[in-house]
Amino acid sequence: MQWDPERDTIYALSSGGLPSGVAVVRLSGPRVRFVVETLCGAVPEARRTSLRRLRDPVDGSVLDEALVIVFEGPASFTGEDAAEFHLHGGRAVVAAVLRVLETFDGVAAAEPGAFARRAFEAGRLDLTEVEGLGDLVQAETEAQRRQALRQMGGELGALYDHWRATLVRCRAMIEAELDFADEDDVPGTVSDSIWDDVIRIRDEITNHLEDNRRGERLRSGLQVVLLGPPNAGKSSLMNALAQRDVAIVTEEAGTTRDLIEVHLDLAGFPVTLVDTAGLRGEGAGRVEREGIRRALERAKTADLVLWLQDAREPTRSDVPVALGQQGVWRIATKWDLYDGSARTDEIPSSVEVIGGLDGLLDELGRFASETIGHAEAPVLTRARHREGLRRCLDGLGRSLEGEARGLELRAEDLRLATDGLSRIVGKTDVEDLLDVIFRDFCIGK
Ligand SMILES: Nc1nc2c(ncn2[C@@H]2O[C@H](COP(=O)(O)OP(=O)(O)OP(=O)(O)O)[C@@H](O)[C@H]2O)c(=O)[nH]1
Repeated sequence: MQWDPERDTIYALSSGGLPSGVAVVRLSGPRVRFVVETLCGAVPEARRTSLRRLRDPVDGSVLDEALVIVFEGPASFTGEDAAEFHLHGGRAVVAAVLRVLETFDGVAAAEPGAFARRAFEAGRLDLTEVEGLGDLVQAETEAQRRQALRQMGGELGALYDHWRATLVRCRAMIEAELDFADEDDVPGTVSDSIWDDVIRIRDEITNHLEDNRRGERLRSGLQVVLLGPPNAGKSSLMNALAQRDVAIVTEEAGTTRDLIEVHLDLAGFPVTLVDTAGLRGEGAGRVEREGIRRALERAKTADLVLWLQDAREPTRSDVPVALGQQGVWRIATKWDLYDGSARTDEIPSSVEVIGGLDGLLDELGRFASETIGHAEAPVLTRARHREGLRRCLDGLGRSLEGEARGLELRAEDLRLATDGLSRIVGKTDVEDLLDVIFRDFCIGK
């Protein structure tokens, strides 16, 4: 995006809820210097923190005494001129400053994500880095924070860029061979050398996709669903794990009707625990039946099902076959009431056996760590990435399908493959292709 003097200068309260010790109001756009000069009397030296009185331009009254930092574009987050006012975090202070900012021509309140969007448009961040930044702000656990920071730091984007650049170069070789095969400086079989690279990238992307959805799981949290017959003690276990009364517990079968969620941080990994309506075929009213449908639906997409059953039940209850491929842990409840009486089959593993509640929490933490793990290589974190990579693989697969299809078609396949990667990082590759052609083949000499 070129420098556009007509573009709105945007502002927003960038720090959290008020009141707070300090509140940061951020500005970006062509009128930043004018706004700062108007409020502070002069524009402080760039990138230095300066204590200034901010004054209402109408009557000269002091709005606040604030730390002011000015960043000159393009060396700023957004690539434009930008500034931050570190105000005292009172509601009236912030309201007064925002009210004054609103009165400037060409200055408007920022839409959500507008600063990051400008950073992307200015080429300061690619799309994966923008997403990483969004994830970092949302991160609730250590593992999420680490993953987001890596993505924001550009690891994932760099990996895709590397594949992309190689494919662009491969395509440039084909294009050159097609267009300039009779010229001396382009050997006639130059494109033959590219297919090893294409095969290597295809294999690397295939490996990258076989990641057990680790990054996506870490972003959204592992889904653990509590399932079992009515009265098995699901809500009690949920409350115990969450260490607060999230779900209503009564002696009455069929108490829980809807899905109830809590978010836990287990060993740094995010886990969403879902309490559900007890499963029973008979005696359930309409509301309860709907609750059971939702319970099964949710369990199907869970990463883990905790199947609860009263330890005193004489037989193991059947886990519904409708569940997917995910793990199911059987947990016997009300162990304290079990008198050791004869059973028709083995006693299901119980919370007591695995060391009570703490043991269960440890096991869940271990499960989360094994499922999500600590990745060495950068991992994809969104279905969007997966889709772009699949699109790329499709193109690579076709391009490798044999020479019979002709170089033109194979080049087009490579273009579609590169396009899949370009979409992920938010870049188009026409310019890149021209760059490579012009640089490597000296066309027009
Ligand atoms: N003694 C004992 N009672 C328990 C235990 N766990 C749950 N209960 C009791 O069993 C009854 C049912 O517990 P809930 O947690 O509501 O069971 P639920 O599986 O959520 O039940 P629904 O909502 O009907 O599906 C309540 O009276 C609990 O106090 C336990 O470990 N020991």
